[in-house]
Amino acid sequence: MVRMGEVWTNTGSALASLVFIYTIFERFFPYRLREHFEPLAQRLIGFIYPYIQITFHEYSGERFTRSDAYDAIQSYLSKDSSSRAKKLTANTIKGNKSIVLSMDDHEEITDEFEGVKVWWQSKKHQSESRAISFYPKADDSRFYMLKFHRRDRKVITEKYLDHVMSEGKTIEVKNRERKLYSNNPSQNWSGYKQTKWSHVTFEHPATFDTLAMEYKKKEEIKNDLIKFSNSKDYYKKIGKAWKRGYLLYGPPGTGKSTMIAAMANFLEYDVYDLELTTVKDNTELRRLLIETSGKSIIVIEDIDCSLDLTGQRKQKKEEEEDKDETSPIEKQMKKDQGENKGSKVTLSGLLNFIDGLWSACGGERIIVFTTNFIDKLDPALIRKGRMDKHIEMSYCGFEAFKVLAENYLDAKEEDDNELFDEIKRLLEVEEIKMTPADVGENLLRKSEVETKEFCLKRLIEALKEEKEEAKRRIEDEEKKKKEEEETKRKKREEKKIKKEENEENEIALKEI
Ligand SMILES: Nc1ncnc2c1ncn2[C@@H]1O[C@H](COP(=O)(O)OP(=O)(O)OP(=O)(O)O)[C@@H](O)[C@H]1O
Ligand SMILES: [Mg+2]
Repeated sequence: MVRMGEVWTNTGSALASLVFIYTIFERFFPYRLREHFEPLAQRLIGFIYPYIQITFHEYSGERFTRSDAYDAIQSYLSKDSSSRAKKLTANTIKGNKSIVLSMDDHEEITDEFEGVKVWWQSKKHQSESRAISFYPKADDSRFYMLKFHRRDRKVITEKYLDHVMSEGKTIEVKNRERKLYSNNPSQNWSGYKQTKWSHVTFEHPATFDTLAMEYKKKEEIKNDLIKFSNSKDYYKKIGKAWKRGYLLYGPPGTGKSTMIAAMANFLEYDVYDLELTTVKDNTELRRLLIETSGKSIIVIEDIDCSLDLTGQRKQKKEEEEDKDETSPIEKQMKKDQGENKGSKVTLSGLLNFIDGLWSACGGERIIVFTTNFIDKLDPALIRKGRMDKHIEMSYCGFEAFKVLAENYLDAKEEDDNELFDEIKRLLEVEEIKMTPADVGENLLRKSEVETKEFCLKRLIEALKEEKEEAKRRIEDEEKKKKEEEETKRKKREEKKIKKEENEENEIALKEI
């Protein structure tokens, strides 16, 4: 058995020999000769050790900015490491909804890509500095090391790294806590920590499953969304910015806002709820757009109320009126008043927002407008290409009712046949119009005593009442119409009588 003392003696003498050889080499080989020798040495090393290593540090550039690449790799490896690495660490990443499990320091896992094997290692540098640091991260710098055979260099540098980044980012997006943003009034844009958008966590529970709508229409919208979100290369190929516009229109309570929430949950996108009336002008609108991130839905609700489409024309009229005024002070006062009136966003500003050059920055986006009155909107705003898909949100049909009945009461057609038949007759034969919001309100259990049958019967009563109400409304309208016609007719007659009287008077006067 070799004794410990002998091992140390042998190692010591080997090291001494190496130092001696290196000193001889440095002294007797001139610099120029060494220059030739070094590549040779590198090749020799490469022959013995054919692997290449790349390191990805946790903090890059400035000391305390976390590297995006490190985060993406961490997310990418988390899917494999949680099942394959023996030692794991649990990290909470800011903005993530769940804990990310990644391999612990000095663990190694392998990965395969297009038949190429790579090794990933998580490592840690421990700083030798003994100085007390306020920053816990300052002393330990972590990094990932990627090792691969040099023959695979091309695949790794040209394809694999891109694959890791994009997969990692997709996982990051999936894990992140989604946000609902709303724009701040511009007077709050400056100052400490003030931003253009404020946010809260987006937690709307609506999904396409809970949305009351015909199955076919729902599937069509879902397919459209999937196709859009997977079409990065296609949009690039056809030279179009990667965005899609939806116009949701229909009466109040038909589910326009609910549909937006369902879309956001389906695609796992953030939502930017843009309140146009607080945006001062077109420049501000553009600045808000630049601050939105990719994978988001930008929503402008009630577009017909948000924007005065005749604004530009009004402005011109005001300018013409200004010409007559003599005092420049008065002019300035009027101008100032005009500026404080509210939003000066114009139609062209909004069109620029939707498909100007700026709209292409920052990844995929969906823009959704909602309105109760589609006819009020300028055709330029809603033409195809700007608003690619127009979706009508309508009164509750039988199919939509079935979705609500199942969601609210667990009621199915086969179980409650008679009540369902009656509701079908009322909705389809009698064509009673009720919004899904009102149908839902009737189906909602307000106490324990309200059974399924009770709620369905309440809906039937409400539908019948709605029919009577609609009848009354029509009768009232007809009555009003008739009254208006009657007053018009009376006015015409009075005019005629007056005219005849005048003519008679004129004749009488002439005769005198
Ligand atoms: N199609 C629907 N499916 C499921 N629930 C719906 C539907 N439509 C309306 N609701 C219910 O009615 C409520 C109001 O709906 P929502 O706010 O989406 O209507 P809206 O069309 O946006 O109305 P408005 O034009 O007034 O903004 C929602 O909370 C939702 O529960
Ligand atoms: Mg709404």
